[in-house]
Amino acid sequence: MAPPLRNDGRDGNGARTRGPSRRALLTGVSALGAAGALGAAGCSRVATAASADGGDLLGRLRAQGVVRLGIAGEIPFGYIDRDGELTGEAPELAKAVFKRLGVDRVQPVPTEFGSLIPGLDSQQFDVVSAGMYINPQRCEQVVFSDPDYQMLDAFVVRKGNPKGLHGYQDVVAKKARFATGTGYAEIQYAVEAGYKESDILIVPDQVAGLNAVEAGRVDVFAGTALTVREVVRKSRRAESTKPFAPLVKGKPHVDGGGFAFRSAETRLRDAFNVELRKMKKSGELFRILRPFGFTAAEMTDMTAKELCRG
Ligand SMILES: CC1=N[C@H](C(=O)O)[C@@H](O)CN1
Repeated sequence: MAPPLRNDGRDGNGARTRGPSRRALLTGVSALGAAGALGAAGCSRVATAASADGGDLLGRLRAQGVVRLGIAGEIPFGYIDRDGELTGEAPELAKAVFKRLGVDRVQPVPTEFGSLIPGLDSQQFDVVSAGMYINPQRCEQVVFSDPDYQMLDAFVVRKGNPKGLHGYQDVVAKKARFATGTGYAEIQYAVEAGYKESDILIVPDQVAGLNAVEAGRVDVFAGTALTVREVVRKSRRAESTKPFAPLVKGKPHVDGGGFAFRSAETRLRDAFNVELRKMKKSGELFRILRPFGFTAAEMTDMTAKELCRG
């Protein structure tokens, strides 16, 4: 099993862990292959302790000196780069927040996006650190930090956007073949626009989505605007549409993404929020997110409470 990562930008063997390496941002390695190795055997020891902490997860994490982060191999949100380093906007922010909370090391647990909440529930990791959008359905299952960013959606389409797809309504009107990722909020946006859920091609991640578009198996793959921009970067056959706001209850909706904790862990979530707010105010949060492609316009004052209401 890989050594736990430290907060000082080095892993247990001293390899660099901080910040996106340029190579990682350009290439991006799907972390899914590592899921079994990191998710099962090595983590069960920690998971056993989880049931015996008397509700003081932060105390246990401080004593252990390590927090396990669920990630979904999605650039720029949370991923393992080509050098085997954990990075992404959410893990880098989590490293900084947990350091302030007295937990010095983070350990990645890669899985598919659709397995993040089940993995959190079943103690595979302590926090979902994958830039997950905060919405009413998810708020019934987990508790969220306040969002650290806001975001629009975009589509991966073939070069030249031959079907003229600029939003979910176009996908329905033009009878386009639609794909998105497992567990993605974009499934609901397509369904709300009138797309039949059973007709959606669900793929493991954005790289599989790009492949499906390039191979002509679908006309469009939907994801966050930043995910789409990153994944098409090196493609000669596909491009990103302009970012757009999906319609929720008939109105343009801006998403906010944050960190998810098990429902009982409100104390940890609250402590996390206190540090997050200080970092927003000081500008440190934006300094951490900017290298991953986030702009000042994507910083947000929205709260999890508002987003959970829908
Ligand atoms: C960062 C991210 N957010 C969306 C979601 O939360 O469903 C999906 O697009 C998957 N990736």
